[in-house]
Amino acid sequence: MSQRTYTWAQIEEINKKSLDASNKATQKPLLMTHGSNVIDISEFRSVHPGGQVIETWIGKDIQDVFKALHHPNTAKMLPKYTVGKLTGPSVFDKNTAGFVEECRKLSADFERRGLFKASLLYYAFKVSFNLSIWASSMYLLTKYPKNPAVVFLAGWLTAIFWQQSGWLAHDFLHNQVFSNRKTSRLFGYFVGNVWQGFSVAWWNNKHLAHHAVPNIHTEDPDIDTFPVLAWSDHALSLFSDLPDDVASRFFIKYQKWYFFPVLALARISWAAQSLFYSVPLLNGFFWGQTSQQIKFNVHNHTYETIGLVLHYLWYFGVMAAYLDWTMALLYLITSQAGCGLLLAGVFALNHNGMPIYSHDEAKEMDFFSLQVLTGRDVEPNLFNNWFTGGLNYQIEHHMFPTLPRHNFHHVQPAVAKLCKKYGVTYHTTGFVEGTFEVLKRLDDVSQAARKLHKA
Ligand code: HEM
Repeated sequence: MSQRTYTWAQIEEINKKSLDASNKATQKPLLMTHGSNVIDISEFRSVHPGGQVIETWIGKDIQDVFKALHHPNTAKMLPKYTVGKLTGPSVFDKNTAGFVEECRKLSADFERRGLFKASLLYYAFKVSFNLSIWASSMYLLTKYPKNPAVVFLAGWLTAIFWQQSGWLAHDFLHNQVFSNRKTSRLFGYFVGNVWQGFSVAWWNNKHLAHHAVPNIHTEDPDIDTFPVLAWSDHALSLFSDLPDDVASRFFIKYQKWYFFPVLALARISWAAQSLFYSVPLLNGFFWGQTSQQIKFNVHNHTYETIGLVLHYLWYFGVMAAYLDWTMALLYLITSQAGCGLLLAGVFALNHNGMPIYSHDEAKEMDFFSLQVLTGRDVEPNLFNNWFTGGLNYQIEHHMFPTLPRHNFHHVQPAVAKLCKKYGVTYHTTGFVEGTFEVLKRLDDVSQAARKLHKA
């Protein structure tokens, strides 16, 4: 049977008509392309295992985002949703076809060289080293429970342990270590839920959506921090919608001054969000998802719940058994605030202060250009690589999310060279300079908000 053919202009027109329908059930068809195949996701989007993020790529070519975020076998499902063939150029051809083609060749070359294969020895060392940080913290706490300086130090060691657990869970859940998804998740539950106290389901849904649409206003959950922090002029459109909101006016004007105190609260906020998201009773109450949605979004309630219970048992158990309430408070504040600063300080460096695009601005951007333009690399050295869990190679990580962190330094020169060849801005900076760039962006947005307020 011959398939229907579509030009890019037809795809855009069809999608526009469908999306104009107010009722979601009647928004049909919703088209995207995978190379020359045209795919309709209108039936599939509500049961997509990766969630609603699939909708952010309607009207785009999904070849590269699909490869980055799925198991290779998932491609076998695509024919089921294919409704026709694309004739003529795709939206990207006129802009960055050469760059995209060479990025794909690079990926194939890395694969041939075995760079996507993790060294289990490296990860065994990382896990053991991290465990030794936790053991040191627990030893100090239980041996000198009345000494405030030692309890303070133990709090910081716990903060470092949590930060490093965050990087490890990140690698497992990006399937960098094991290609088997079940094994990756199991390690994710252990390191993420039990050690770190974060929910795998909450983190996965948020983080992978960020990977699909980094720094895209209203789509990337990581920059959805308004009114506490506003990252771009786009966010000011939300600000001007709230002309009489005294609190958001105050927040936005002084944001560079309270940036670090906010980071110190980040871990508490993430731990609370994890609980609200993964524990069905709390989710229904605080997050407002229906039991059907919870069932769908939280992959394994039993593992999530057991993991979090074990986490709080060890954390509060050691405080209850060894510390009086003043020392317990000191340990609690140091570990929570310390970890917030250590984790969020690195997150901010990864993308904050880099360009932010609206959905329309990003419409014609290919996957690779979007990842490069919105990411910031931080100069590699022994400390930066360890402290950031390899995320200082943010651009390379976003282009190839399943690449194990110990191989980033092998691929970085080729990526930088390719970006230079095609004039795609590739930004690398030092740790301190990067932090100042973040603060400068906060200040720029504050200044713009002040002008808007006066106008
Ligand atoms: C017709 C197109 C698509 C199909 C058939 C499809 C199918 C699937 C399937 C079967 C899974 C679970 C197995 C796996 O992880 O590979 C999945 C997960 C996922 N998908 Fe898709 N998908 C499609 C398009 C997309 C698009 C366009 C995006 C991004 C914009 C996306 C983002 C995700 C994410 C983030 C996950 C979660 C992966 C994880 O937990 O490791 N998918 N998808």
